[in-house]
Amino acid sequence: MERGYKATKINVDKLNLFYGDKQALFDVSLNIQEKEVTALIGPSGCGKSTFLRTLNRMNDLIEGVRVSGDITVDGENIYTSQDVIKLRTKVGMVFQKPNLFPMSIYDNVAYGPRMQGIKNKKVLDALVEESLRGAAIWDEVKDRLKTSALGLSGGQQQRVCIARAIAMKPDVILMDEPTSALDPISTLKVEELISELKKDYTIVIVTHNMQQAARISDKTAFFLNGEVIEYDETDVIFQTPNDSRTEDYITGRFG
Ligand SMILES: Nc1ncnc2c1ncn2[C@@H]1O[C@H](COP(=O)(O)OP(=O)(O)OP(=O)(O)O)[C@@H](O)[C@H]1O
Repeated sequence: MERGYKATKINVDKLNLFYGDKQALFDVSLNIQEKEVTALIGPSGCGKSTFLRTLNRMNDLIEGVRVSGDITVDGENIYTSQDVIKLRTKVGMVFQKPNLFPMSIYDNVAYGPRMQGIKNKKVLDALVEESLRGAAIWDEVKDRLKTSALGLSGGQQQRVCIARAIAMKPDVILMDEPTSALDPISTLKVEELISELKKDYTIVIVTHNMQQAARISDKTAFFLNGEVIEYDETDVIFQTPNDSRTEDYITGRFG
């Protein structure tokens, strides 16, 4: 794997997060490099999704959530800046289950750009095509763009979700177990797509699948009970981890 110099895209410094009285993240500090895939692994309930959601302030939508510490994206503190809409445009998200709207494939992908005020049909057509191509699904759907997106297979729907995220022209794409609801062939397609997307985007992915983390990520962070135990090059985490708890987890001794 290439080891060239990459700039920091997201810097997380001593992040703590509380759901009411319950602390879910403890002093998490991570430096996420641009145009890399960073995988978040760890047993159920260790805070991976919570951490992922702090990166575009999705936890703000949950009542009683309190955050301390700093997160910067491109050097800008995302919790002191007021513009959450702009943040969520820059830092897009793909969820565990495909969550397309009950409308056509075209309208799903055009939805965000239309909300941003883009009305010109030619511009939208081009953006929809470019986004679907970027998500490696264009050839499969180009003749049925006006049919319901919900008629697609789960794997196809997930790639349309990725196209919908790309259409907003984000810099960062957060993915929360994007293949856990997919069959092995669709999973492979999405994995290939992620490897392709990192040429243009910074990707942070939560996965329960160790092989997947090892296959597609450059860096891996191992979470346990809300703390980052170890964060390093993926090869190091999987081949020569420094902490015995990381080793126990990746060799399947718990979790
Ligand atoms: N909305 C919420 N309100 C209260 N507690 C929550 C909420 N969401 C998550 N938690 C708690 O925070 C902790 C971390 O949960 P989180 O979902 O981030 O873990 P995870 O590592 O992503 O788990 P999984 O792999 O099962 O998805 C857990 O103890 C969970 O119960």
